[in-house]
Amino acid sequence: MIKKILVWSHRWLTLLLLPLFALIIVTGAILSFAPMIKDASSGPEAQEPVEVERLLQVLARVDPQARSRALEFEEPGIALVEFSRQGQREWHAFQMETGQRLEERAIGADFFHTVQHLHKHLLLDLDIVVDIATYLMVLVIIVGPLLSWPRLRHTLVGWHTVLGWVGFPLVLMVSATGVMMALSLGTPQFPAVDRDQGHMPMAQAIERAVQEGGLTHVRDARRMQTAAVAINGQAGGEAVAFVVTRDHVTQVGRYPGLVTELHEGTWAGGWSGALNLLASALLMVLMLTGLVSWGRRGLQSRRRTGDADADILVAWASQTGTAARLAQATTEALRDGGARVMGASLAGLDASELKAFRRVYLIASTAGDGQVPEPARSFLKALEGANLKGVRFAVLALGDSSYTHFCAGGLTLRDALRQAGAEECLPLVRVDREPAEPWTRWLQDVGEDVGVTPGAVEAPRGDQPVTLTLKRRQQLNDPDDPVTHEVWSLDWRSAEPLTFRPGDLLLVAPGEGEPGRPYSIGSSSEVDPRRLLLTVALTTRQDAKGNDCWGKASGLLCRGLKEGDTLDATLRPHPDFNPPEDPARPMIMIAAGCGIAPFVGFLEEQAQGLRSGPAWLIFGNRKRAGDYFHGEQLERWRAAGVLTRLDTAFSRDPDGGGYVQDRMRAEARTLWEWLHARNAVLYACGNAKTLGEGVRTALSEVLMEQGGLAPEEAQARLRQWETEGRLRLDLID
Ligand SMILES: Cc1cc2nc3c(=O)[nH]c(=O)nc-3n(C[C@H](O)[C@H](O)[C@H](O)COP(=O)(O)O)c2cc1C
Repeated sequence: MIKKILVWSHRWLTLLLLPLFALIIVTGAILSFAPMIKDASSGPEAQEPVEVERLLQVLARVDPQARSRALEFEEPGIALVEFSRQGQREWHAFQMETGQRLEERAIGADFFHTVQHLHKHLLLDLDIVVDIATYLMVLVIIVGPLLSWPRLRHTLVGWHTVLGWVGFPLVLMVSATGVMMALSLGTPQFPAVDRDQGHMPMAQAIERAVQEGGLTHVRDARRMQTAAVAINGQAGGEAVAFVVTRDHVTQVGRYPGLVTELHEGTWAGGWSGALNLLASALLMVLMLTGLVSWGRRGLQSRRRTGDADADILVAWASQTGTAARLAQATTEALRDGGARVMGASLAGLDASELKAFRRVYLIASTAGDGQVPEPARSFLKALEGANLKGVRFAVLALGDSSYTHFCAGGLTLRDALRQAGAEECLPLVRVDREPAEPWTRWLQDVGEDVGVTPGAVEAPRGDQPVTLTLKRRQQLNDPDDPVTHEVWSLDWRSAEPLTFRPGDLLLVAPGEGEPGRPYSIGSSSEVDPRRLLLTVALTTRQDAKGNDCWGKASGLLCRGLKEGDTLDATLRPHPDFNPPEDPARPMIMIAAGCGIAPFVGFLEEQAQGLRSGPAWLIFGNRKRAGDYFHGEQLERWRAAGVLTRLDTAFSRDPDGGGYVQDRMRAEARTLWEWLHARNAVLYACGNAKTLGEGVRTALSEVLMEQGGLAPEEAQARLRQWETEGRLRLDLID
């Protein structure tokens, strides 16, 4: 809670006061040049203060009209006097002995005077505004280091944090001294100056300090607020400072005092000015890096595919990508027709977001045994307490009538939306297997409902029938170890060249008219268009009599077929689970057990040089000796550098190191760096309940620990990453 308030104040105060902060910082930066220029253009400062008598003679000679505003001394015997002439200010240098003016030494001060006026009063006597802005700036600066530890990361936020920490003393010094000046803390105290008393001549002020304060020598003097003069000098051999008005001669500690000198960068001449310039530059960089990274994050969290001002939402709930592709095609077609459309997976949507749209069109498939696809399950849960009154929606439900619960996923979502108060604007359409035709008809109805004619967009590339011959089948687990699950590697050949990527699916129907079960493909047609590799676990269940029997499809693949047999199956693209589109983008693969299936193909592409980005695999199973699937190959790839990193966890080994999620926690820092700073894509493949939940929990812990996010922020970030495709989960029940 406290952290939230701190973060809030750090960001919002900066944003609200951005113009003021920028003005104060930029003018401050300009002003810090004044001591540097003066230092560069003047000679060495006089070591000894000048005797009063001598000074008064000089003043009588060079300033007969008593217009000087300030004076200082330089070696050898040079007096610098600031004059105000017709509103213009400038410094002149005089030879003290002769009173002769050194023409070449004039330094304009007027520009700095105007900038100072802007810095202190905004040119309008708005001192109070500047004062408040300065207090708040100090608050923002102090809060900064409380928000996160400095860690070297090559990101905008990383630099912001490190610079904030390193530069903290410096930026705090310039801003806190500004506050102290505004509050008159640590600055010389003297009676209020009556401005109406008019101009106080410099010579007269010095004479009064001589009479009433015993002033004998002067180091420098300057007019302040017209009616007063501040003098630094000596009395009775001691350093003294006086503020002189017509009524009072007040002795003060030192003028203008360390606080002001620190703020103005004059305590050590040009060097201190340079230090202040550095402080201003740091403040500016901190403000910019903070705002840009914040703005970027804000944009990303809203990013979906689509128009910024969309009033139509096309959402999808997809297990193997068909619904997602159809939804994208729908988005495109409606946009071609002139509608403003956003496309988004239910995985990345908050239920309440639906209210922002005039219409919501949902394409939903069915997974498992009549379930809603895994990525849409948290959305379905969130619908329970939601109030979606006023939302108008329609559903296209994908399914396969050979399953018991035909189109149950779409129906469940439809019912939950209605339950939450949303209203159906078109009747639900059920699709039995091949969706191209029913989708095209549905799209026309949707167009009519929206009031546009959809563009001619082709139905996305769909399933493709293939005939494969089993070339080789090899058991991957140790058959003598009952703790391990029976898993086989199946190496197929196709007579025809095929087009597919690793992560695409092969749907295998165990019998005539039976629905196909999806298996992840672990090879790439870009490496060999005729070879297809599967990693298949034999599933077992109990029949009505309580006897163990094999799953139909896996039984056929692992036991039924013999090498040399052929199989008719269906190839289904699954682009959400293909290797990153950008071959240089780093990828992290997390696999439990049979979940290694697609990644063998990812790494095959990597080994062939089709990818250049780093690759990191975290593999978990029960026993290294019994079920390290493709272990030898993986170790070879690691040795050859195909795998940048390989981490394993074997839960039943005495020193196995638990589960993949434990490896993720142990490597939290590296994971965060890959994901956050290096923009890696994280793929996880395995069982929805065990691996899915474990990976999500571990990732949100990494985000909280390494990214400093609150629990709900971490959840939101994971959803955002799923939407962006930075986090891709292929989970099966
Ligand atoms: C493992 C699996 C289970 C399925 N279960 C059902 C089901 O219970 N009822 C149904 O109507 N369709 C079922 N289907 C069919 C899918 O809903 C259908 O193939 C859909 O087009 C897939 O869309 P998606 O790729 O967007 O997930 C199942 C498909 C698979 C691969």
